[in-house]
Amino acid sequence: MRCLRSQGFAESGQPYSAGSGNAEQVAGRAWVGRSGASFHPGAGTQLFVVVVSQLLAAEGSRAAARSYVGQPRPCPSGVGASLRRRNAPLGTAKRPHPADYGVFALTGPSPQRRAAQAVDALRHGWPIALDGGPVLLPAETAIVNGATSQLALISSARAATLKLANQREAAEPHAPVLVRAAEPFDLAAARALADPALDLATPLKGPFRAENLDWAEAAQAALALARIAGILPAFMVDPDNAGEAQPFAPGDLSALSDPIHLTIASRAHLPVDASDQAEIVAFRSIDDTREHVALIIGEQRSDRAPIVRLHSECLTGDVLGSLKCDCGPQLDAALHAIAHEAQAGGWGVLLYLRQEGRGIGLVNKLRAYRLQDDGFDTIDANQRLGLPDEARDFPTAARMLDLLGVSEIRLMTNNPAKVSALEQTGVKVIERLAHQLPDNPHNARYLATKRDRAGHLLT
Ligand SMILES: Nc1nc2c(ncn2[C@@H]2O[C@H](COP(=O)(O)OP(=O)(O)OP(=O)(O)O)[C@@H](O)[C@H]2O)c(=O)[nH]1
Ligand SMILES: [Zn+2]
Repeated sequence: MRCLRSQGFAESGQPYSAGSGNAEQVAGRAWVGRSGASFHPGAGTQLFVVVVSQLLAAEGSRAAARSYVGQPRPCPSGVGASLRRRNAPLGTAKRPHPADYGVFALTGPSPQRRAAQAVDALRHGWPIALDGGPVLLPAETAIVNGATSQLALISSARAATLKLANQREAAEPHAPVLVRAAEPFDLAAARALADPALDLATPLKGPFRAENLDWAEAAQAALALARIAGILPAFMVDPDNAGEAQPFAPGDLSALSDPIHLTIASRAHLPVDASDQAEIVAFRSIDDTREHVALIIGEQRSDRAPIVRLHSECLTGDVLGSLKCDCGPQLDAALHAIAHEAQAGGWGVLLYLRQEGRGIGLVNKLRAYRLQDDGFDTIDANQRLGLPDEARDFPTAARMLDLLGVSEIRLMTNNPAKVSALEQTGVKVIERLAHQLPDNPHNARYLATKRDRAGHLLT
């Protein structure tokens, strides 16, 4: 006779916590379940206990929300006879089951949830199922073996590189393009199509044909979702053997860009090199894993507008001292300028926004750097990847200022687009303060491109 503790007889308390009467999440001779009565299937029967993740989450379980598999253990003789009568035999267990086997949502997921799960799916290499469109498998991250598809979805800019743009009328640089190849795409072919870094290694692609796309809005949303996930914007379309797809509707995207759920999560005194009178404030949103911070220097007062600097994350410049951009010196100079203002009786705020690479993410920024090594400028490199050259969301910055009680600012920037983006969200920019620093041989072209092609006010 074998026995298992039954999930069905769960009582109150933390599932999977240590201690007698609670379950163990181990293989071997372990048993699985929570404190409660036992039941007794037939001798030698293997049982697999599936835990409903949502139930665990709702109960605040400390365990990871996933399925657990139970192994039988010897049962003391004589116990469980009455329970045996109450419990039908569970039969022979089958495996493997997917991690979410046995989990059923009682109501449909919210747009926020679908959007977050879709981003997560793309990062994991899982497909998404577009509402009003096909299943899309992300070319960069997919891990399934043997997926093939007749069609691939790429950006218009990437299509232009592949000499496909003249086959379609739309000149919109970020409009998606549906591509058919002579042979079906496998993953390697889809990746070669997606990644400009592979253009030299696999120069002979195609022949391809651009096809009519009658689910353009959904396709556009999928490319934007890939950008948010920080992966290459390219998909295999309706592939065979793609695996279980995550539902996603184009309208869910707005849930990712609306900063309404951003709140102040924590604040503390943080002496920094520029000033020992600084306070750091951390912001977090349930809709987004990125945690932004503000550094307030000086005494906040309502009769004097603060100097504000919006600094977008640049790991290479801020942390490693990269000479390719002006971010590191700008960050340092902004903190010192705000500290100087505080010494003169004013105050200021530096917003550190986790929007690396102007919103395309670190890996895609480094892909752009690689293209810059080949001679492309900062704007063309982004576009060649099929990504916008500006993808930051300034409403997040406006919401941070609002949460700090700041409505009028003196903004340190050379970028007029930052001024207008903030003003569109209701922040009054009463003054723009130039924030230009000396160039160096490595960033001179970058700064000239910002001036000549992006309209930055640089001399
Ligand atoms: N995609 C991409 N991002 C870059 C490149 N160089 C720097 N960045 C990113 O650009 C952002 C820096 O922008 P900021 O200095 O905050 O703003 P700005 O638009 O240049 O305007 P200013 O306020 O005048 O400095 C950071 O997120 C960097 O990671 C590049 O070549 N490609
Ligand atoms: Zn930088």
